[in-house]
Amino acid sequence: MTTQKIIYTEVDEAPALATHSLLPILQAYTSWSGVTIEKKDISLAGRIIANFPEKLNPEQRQPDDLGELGQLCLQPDTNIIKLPNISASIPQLKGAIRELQEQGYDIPDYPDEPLNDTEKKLQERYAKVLGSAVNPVLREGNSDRRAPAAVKRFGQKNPHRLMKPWPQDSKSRVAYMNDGDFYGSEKSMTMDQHCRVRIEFVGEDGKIQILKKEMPLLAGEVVDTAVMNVAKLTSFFAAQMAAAKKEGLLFSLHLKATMMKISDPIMFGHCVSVYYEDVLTRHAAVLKKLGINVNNGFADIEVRLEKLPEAQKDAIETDIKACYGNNCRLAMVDSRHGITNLHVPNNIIIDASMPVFIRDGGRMWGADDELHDTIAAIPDRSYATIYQKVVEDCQTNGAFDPATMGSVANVGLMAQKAEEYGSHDKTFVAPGQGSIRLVSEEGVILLEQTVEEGDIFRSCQTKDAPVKDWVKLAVSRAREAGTPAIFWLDENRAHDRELITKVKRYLSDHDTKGLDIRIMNPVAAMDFSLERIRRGEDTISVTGNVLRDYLTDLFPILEIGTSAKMLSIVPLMNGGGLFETGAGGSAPKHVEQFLREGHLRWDSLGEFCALVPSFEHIHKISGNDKARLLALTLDQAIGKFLEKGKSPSRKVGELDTRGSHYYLALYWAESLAAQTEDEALGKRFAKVAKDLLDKEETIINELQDAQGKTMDIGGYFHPDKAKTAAAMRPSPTLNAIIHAI
Ligand SMILES: NC(=O)C1=CN([C@@H]2O[C@H](COP(=O)(O)OP(=O)(O)OC[C@H]3O[C@@H](n4cnc5c(N)ncnc54)[C@H](OP(=O)(O)O)[C@@H]3O)[C@@H](O)[C@H]2O)C=CC1
Ligand SMILES: O=C(O)CCC(=O)C(=O)O
Ligand SMILES: [Mg+2]
Repeated sequence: MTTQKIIYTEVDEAPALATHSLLPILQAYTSWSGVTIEKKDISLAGRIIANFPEKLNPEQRQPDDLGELGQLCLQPDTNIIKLPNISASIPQLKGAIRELQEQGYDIPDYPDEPLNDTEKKLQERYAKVLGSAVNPVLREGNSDRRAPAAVKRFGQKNPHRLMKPWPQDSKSRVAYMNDGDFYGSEKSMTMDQHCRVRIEFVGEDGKIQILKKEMPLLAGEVVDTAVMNVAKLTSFFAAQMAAAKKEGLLFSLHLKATMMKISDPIMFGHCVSVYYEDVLTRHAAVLKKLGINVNNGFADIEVRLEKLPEAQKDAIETDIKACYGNNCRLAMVDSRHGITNLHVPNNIIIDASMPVFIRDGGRMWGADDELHDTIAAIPDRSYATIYQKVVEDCQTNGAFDPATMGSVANVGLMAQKAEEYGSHDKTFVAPGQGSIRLVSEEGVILLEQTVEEGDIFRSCQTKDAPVKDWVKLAVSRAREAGTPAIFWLDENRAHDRELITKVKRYLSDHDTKGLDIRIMNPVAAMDFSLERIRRGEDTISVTGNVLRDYLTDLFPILEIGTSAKMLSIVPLMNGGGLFETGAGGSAPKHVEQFLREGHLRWDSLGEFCALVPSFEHIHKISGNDKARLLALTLDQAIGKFLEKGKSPSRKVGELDTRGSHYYLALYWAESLAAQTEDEALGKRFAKVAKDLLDKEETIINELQDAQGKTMDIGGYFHPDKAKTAAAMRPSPTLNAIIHAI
């Protein structure tokens, strides 16, 4: 029998823990089918180890699985189940390095401010694992994200209870800049032929500094430049903090420091500098000596203060306290531990944080552990305005009702590092006053931006083939779903104007008869979608890469309480399939709870749902009928799983991730037993189903007994495999049944 391979990614935090329990079940259940499931390590720790082998013992080394997967994504028969992984901020990266060093891995320290060429090289090598370094490599296709029909039906029948009412007199709002932002400065053009350009800075003295030597552009490619004016950015922060103080609102900041790993930590740092300005100026000399980097958040200041003599530290801490007294109140990420919104850049990831702000009635947590109205600052207007539209809608019409609200699915332009999310290697801080420009090999200036020292310049690329594919995907989704599909494109944005031209052209290549496909600016598109949502109607949003990210957390979190249950398919442009699990992240809070009390609340529904199209894809490519049977029976099992309410609970002592995997195994075995296409298989799984059902009480008791105590898995970023496996598979009875398959 020829076999087909599914690659299952080994990741970090909660989904990595869940994998220890789920994967053995998956491997056992597919063992008869010719489908093999193989692990590849794309965890943060794994990527660090793979990239710094030189001083490691041979047994510590590991291959560059991510590099291999990047190549595989270009092959037609590739099939990957991609779980969410850490996109590391610098504090997370340093945490992982420290942990590996403590475990005896000779890995170099991350050089904060490289002092020589060797350190510069090191920083460049670490850039490969910093921020969103996995997804852009694998995403060789556009994205199709939606709530599976069964999940949405279940969500309406059993509405989540996380939605909170909006106060009558809600004063919350989204604040954004009126000028000087990326939106205001954007310039864009479409290349009529292939060419190579460089990015250079020209100072007022006419001196040229090359920022990027070479950037190839293809014919039909859209290229943009934009600048964030830092003086205007800091005035914006100061004005919003003053407004928050005056109106008694909390202040919060929402950025995407992971995907936008160069620009957003800098903007975050400016916000920290404005808020703590008094302390930072008064103690500038001492803090500089300590090597503080505001881009890493207030936590960096706090940790480094520990190095000071007691008296000096006390003086600074007194001034920090005064800062909190004199300034506006900050929204908290963890009020119990005094962790504010400005603590570390990875705590305020906009796609996850804004939906929760809206779900909580337009409020965030204050230091008093109560919810308060808040100014949510999202500096750049490009996408901030859509959130303000939702805020206004809720202030007028009240909170959404998950029992009746419609759904917004998404078709996202993502392939080949499209748009802002591929811009980090073309993002620069202006070295002085002057201009930054894109110049062709022939010396023609294609795009030019005026800059002041410290401004953030960025250039984005959007290739033509992905746009064509995106339009095609939108048309086919609109046809399958039978709902309106809206392209969210803003005629007032230079980049979007180029895309509008392309979209109109490529739409005409398709049969769109009977389809309702429109182009609207993002605010109008949001308005249109919200109106439909409130009437219980569904809409497809067809968006660029950033809105793909924002909307696929926003709507699911409002509709079903979480984005973990989303179907997230990436049809790879060369024919393979990348099946992402859910639309959210790796849930660090879940690990914290697991370590504290042995209860893991990670819901693997995203993984279950992703496996169905993954098996279908195998069937489509190879004709393996058993893969089709796996898809069919798993789909039935998921239906029953939802119906019976076997998702993990949030509370210790109740069903957790491990118990939820037991029930999936039971229902899947029942479906495999009930099918009539393959008699031998039916018999085999009838026994499995019987064993699992007969032992239900014993298994649940064994799993329950493992809860209620602290857990030691030998690490956070790089836990001990044997310890974690033991912790995640504590039922000998269940293990024996799975083992016997
Ligand atoms: N695709 C990817 O690879 C992505 C990776 N990330 C990475 O994930 C990390 C955390 O990001 P963050 O923005 O905090 O967002 P997360 O999505 O990890 O967490 C936000 C909250 O969503 C809920 N949640 C998410 N997934 C699940 C699930 N499967 N089951 C149950 N609840 C779930 C949890 O709510 P509650 O606590 O209330 O239970 C969780 O605390 C970061 O390091 C980030 O880089 C982020 C987004 C996507
Ligand atoms: O890659 C990342 O850092 C995050 C990805 C993400 O949030 C998404 O695709 O929704
Ligand atoms: Mg996201």
